[in-house]
Parts: sequence; structure tokens; C-alpha cells
Amino acid sequence: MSTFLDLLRRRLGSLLPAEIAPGERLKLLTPFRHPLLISRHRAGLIVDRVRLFAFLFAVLTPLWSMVDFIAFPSPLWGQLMGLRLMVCLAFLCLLLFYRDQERMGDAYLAMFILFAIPTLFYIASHTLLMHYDLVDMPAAVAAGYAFLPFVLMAGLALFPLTLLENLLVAAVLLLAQGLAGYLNWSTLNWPSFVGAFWLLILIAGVTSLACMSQLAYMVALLRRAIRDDLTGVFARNSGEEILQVQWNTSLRNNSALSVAFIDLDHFKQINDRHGHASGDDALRQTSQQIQSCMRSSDSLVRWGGEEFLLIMPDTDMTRARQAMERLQRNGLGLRPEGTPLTASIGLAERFFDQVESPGALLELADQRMYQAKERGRNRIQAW
Ligand SMILES: Nc1nc2c(ncn2[C@@H]2O[C@H](COP(=O)(O)OP(=O)(O)OP(=O)(O)O)[C@@H](O)[C@H]2O)c(=O)[nH]1
Repeated sequence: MSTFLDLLRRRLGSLLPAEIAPGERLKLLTPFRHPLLISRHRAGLIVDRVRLFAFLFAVLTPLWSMVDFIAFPSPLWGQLMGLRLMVCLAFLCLLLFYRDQERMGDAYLAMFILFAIPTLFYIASHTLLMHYDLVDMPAAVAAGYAFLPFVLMAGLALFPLTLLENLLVAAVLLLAQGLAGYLNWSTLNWPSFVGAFWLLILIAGVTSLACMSQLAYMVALLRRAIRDDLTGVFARNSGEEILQVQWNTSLRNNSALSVAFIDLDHFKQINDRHGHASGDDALRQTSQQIQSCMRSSDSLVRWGGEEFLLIMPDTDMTRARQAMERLQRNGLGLRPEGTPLTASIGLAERFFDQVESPGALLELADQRMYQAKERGRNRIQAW
């Protein structure tokens, strides 16, 4: 039975996008456990896509007035043109004035505005069209107005969204379509309202898959770009970005921010005596040991060869020191000859040291790490 379940799990697992690692699959379902850098890059990408959409809509919406002019009687085409110009203006404002702060809250707001503008247009245009008894070509053009929810649902596929986010937006669009049916907007030559609703659900399903595939590619590419190949912790350039973000957050919230430089002692000897592969093993062990001790909000960065930087938001000097003492007690792994790996650790904290920039914070922690080396290694230097 368990072999069958195993086989089933593996077969089903192979249906998921291949580029995503097994441990990362949950990231495709909900946005709650996305690391900081994924959220930032995803937010930036979503806002870029919103602006692209806004540009296309701003150009295409007024152009369609020519079709209205040919198909509809006066004053209907004029009223619709007025609506279209307002929509165009709203999209232009979104395009020109929306500033991306690389926060998911901003991305959600941008998407909300992007979808709210055509939805309001959808309601307003149908309120106008309902007053006219259109036949033949005008009726066919009016039916085109009923396709807007389909365009919006298909447009969702452009965004790198999780399943949960996708279902929420799709549910709102389905609700709007249901409301349109309830209010009898289906008079617009739409042959079967239930058929249309079903089609919208199918499109929602396909879009969810498209969104998750995009997100999977994004997560996989980011993993390669931001992680150190050997240890899997953050690479130095991502560490610099994370430190800047955490610095900004600590300024905004007036909260503590600690950093620790952790430099392994006599690491060169491992390479010299036991070979480079043993040195690599030791680095992997150390990074795992530090990760097992740190909080989920902390970020571990491989800063250089055998030097790690631990960024600890919301952590004052006392607690940072306690965390490093715990790390020392748990150990950093073993050298090939069986003796414990040790490190010299330099600590610095924003309030405690009264520094004015993330660079100064790093500098101080680095200096203290060198002092710890000079004082005999295997120690924590906090002032
Ligand atoms: N195996 C391995 N070694 C590395 C890697 N990156 C850097 N190193 C080695 O790390 C060693 C660092 O040596 P040193 O800077 O002299 O430091 P140390 O021997 O730890 O001495 P102290 O820091 O003074 O205690 C060098 O031998 C580098 O070749 C890596 O990715 N893998």
C-alpha cells in the first residue's frame, strides 16, 4: 500500500513544474511563506505587468470608439466614447503615477486598480446599452461588451501569482459575471448565460496553471541568482540587498537590527591537510548549523570564502549575543579530524552602536570579528 502511495506521490509530483524544488512547492500555493527577495521581485514584476496592461488598455480603449461610432445610434456612441475617454485617462494615471515600492501590498493595490477600471466600465457600459433595443450588427457589437470578464480572466495569466491569489481574483470576476446574469445583462445577445459562466470557470483553471508556471520559473531563476551554489544560503549580492531592506524597515519601525560576521577559525588548514572537498563539506555543515539555530526572519549570507553574515531584524544587542552564544554551544560542525569547528564572531547593532548606515554597521561587525581573531579566536566580540 505504502509503495503504491509513494508511486502515486512521485507520479503526481512529476506533473508539477520541473524547475521547482520539492521544498519550494508550497510557494506556488500561497504567498505566506515567500522569502523577502521573492516577494520583492514578484511585487516589482507584477507592477511592471500592470503598467504594461494599463498602457495597452489606454491605447486600445479609445480606438474602439470608431467601431461604436459605426455600429451604434446617437447618442449611445457618444456616451460610450465619453466613458472610454474616462477609462483611458484612468489607465494613463495608473501608468504615469503609480510608483513601485517592491512591496506585495503595492502590487495587490496596482492589480486591484487595473481590474477595477474595466469592471466599472463594464457596469457603466451595460447600464447604457440596456436602454437600447439593438438588432443585427449593433447587437453583435454590443455582445462584444459582454466579453470583458473573459479578457480580464485571461489577462490574469500574465501575472506570477500563487494558486490562492489567483482563486481570489477569479472568484471576484465570477461573482461579477454571476451578478450580470442575475441583473439580466445576458439580454446582450448572449445565447447561454450558463455556458458563458462555465467557459469563464475553464479559463480561470487554465490561468491558474499559467500563473503558477510563471511563478515556478521565477522562483527557480531567483534561487539560482540569489543563492550561493555550495551552501544554498544567500549569496553576497543578495545579502547586500537584504541588509538594505532590513535597514529601511528598522528605520521605519524604529526597531533594532543586529548583524554578525562569523568567520571560521583556521579554515585554511582543513583545505591544506584534507583537501578542498573536505573544506567544502565543512562550509556546508557550518551553514546548516547556523540555519538550525537562527529565527525564520533572520537571513544567512555567505559573505566570502569562510565568512558568513547573519542579519537579525528586530534583535537588540543582548538578544543577538545570546543567539551567538547558543550557536557556539550547539557547535558549527566538526573538522575532518573530529575536533569542533569554531568561529570568531563580530557583532554590531543599530541602536547600541548608534550607526547611521548599513555600511557602517557592517564595518563595525567586521572590525570586531578581526578583534576576536586577534584575541585568540573562538569568541564573540560585541564592543
Ligand atoms: N574548500 C573551500 N575553501 C575555500 C572556499 N572559499 C575560500 N576557501 C578557503 O578558505 C581559506 C581561508 O583562509 P584564511 O583567510 O587564511 O583564514 P583561516 O585559515 O580560516 O584563518 P583565520 O581566519 O585567521 O582563523 C583559504 O584557504 C581559501 O582557499 C570554498 O568555497 N571552499
